[in-house]
Amino acid sequence: MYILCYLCIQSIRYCFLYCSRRYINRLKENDAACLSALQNGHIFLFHRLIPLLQCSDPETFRPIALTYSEVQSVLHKCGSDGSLLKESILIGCSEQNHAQFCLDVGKSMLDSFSIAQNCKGTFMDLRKAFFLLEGAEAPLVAKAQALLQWHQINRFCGATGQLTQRNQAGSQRACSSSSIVYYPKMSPVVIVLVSDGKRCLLGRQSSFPRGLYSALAGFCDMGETLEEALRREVAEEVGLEVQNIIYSSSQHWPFPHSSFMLACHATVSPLNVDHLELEDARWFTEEEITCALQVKAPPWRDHRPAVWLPPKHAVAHRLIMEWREQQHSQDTE
Ligand SMILES: NC(=O)C1=CN([C@@H]2O[C@H](COP(=O)(O)OP(=O)(O)OC[C@H]3O[C@@H](n4cnc5c(N)ncnc54)[C@H](OP(=O)(O)O)[C@@H]3O)[C@@H](O)[C@H]2O)C=CC1
Ligand SMILES: [Mg+2]
Repeated sequence: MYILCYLCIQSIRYCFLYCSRRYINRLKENDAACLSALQNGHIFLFHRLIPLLQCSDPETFRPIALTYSEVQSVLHKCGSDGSLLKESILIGCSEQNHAQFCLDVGKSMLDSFSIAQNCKGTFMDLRKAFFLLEGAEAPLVAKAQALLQWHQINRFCGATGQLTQRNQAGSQRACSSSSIVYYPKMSPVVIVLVSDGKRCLLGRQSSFPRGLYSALAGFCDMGETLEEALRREVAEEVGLEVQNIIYSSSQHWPFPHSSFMLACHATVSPLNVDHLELEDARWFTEEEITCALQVKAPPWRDHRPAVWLPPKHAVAHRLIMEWREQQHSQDTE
């Protein structure tokens, strides 16, 4: 009975995902369908790339999903004619089958305070918000911000210098003179949690908030494979040669520009930290990791603990959790 229910739920989920992906694809290809979906969809507002959020309790924030007419009314109240709404960008589809869009109202010189007040929300920097957003909402807000940023910095064709035109969904920009079509880009980054069997290796850059340690990461060079980039980055940053590379998962990471994080585990031999690349890198025991994971420490608080780790939405966090589980299963074998 339990298995039957589970299979039923899984097939409904699959059906939903399949339909929503097809729907999104259709909206990307059909400007008129996308415009009509916008009028019936949900819109998330940003002001100069800062998302509008609502506080549900002191520790949790959620993005505010507004309808087309709600945004129109807010824009009118703040002195705009609402034509800006057409600049909304498609970001996804909700479980209720509403198309989801994002819109940056910063361009219109509208006052962010009065918009936030009218929407009963607050504009909060994504680096702070990332720690406070729940579940699937963090990646959605990150994707929205990344797409808005991509449009802002890709207004001109690299070949002709002319203005590029976006499609209604905002999934591409094209130059009418050169016929070049530009698509949103992510830079591939390899991120690895290195282990010596008993301890895992975490490092910090001097630009990190005090006490934050994370898995080693680096941009892939042109022509490199994932494995080559991983071996090079670890050798450059801590002077180690890695073996047993095991792929874990991937994620889109919006900071500072869009990266495509490819996360792996690997094992090694002795450390030799390059202090130009990293401020520090050290081995952490399972007990130290367990202790650091208990710290609920957003980086803007004054009394920061000695060591804390990336938030649960970061793939580095996932690598650390996987490593800890692996240690547990080795201990119980
Ligand atoms: N999601 C997660 O869990 C984590 C994500 N990250 C992310 O991983 C990314 C890479 O980590 P980081 O250690 O900084 O990388 P690197 O170790 O590669 O160092 C960054 C330097 O690489 C050079 N570089 C080469 N290619 C690029 C490119 N396409 N874009 C920008 N810089 C490039 C730049 O140097 P120069 O300016 O000298 O050319 C830059 O200063 C960062 O965006 C970081 O936010 C990091 C840790 C955890
Ligand atoms: Mg690095």
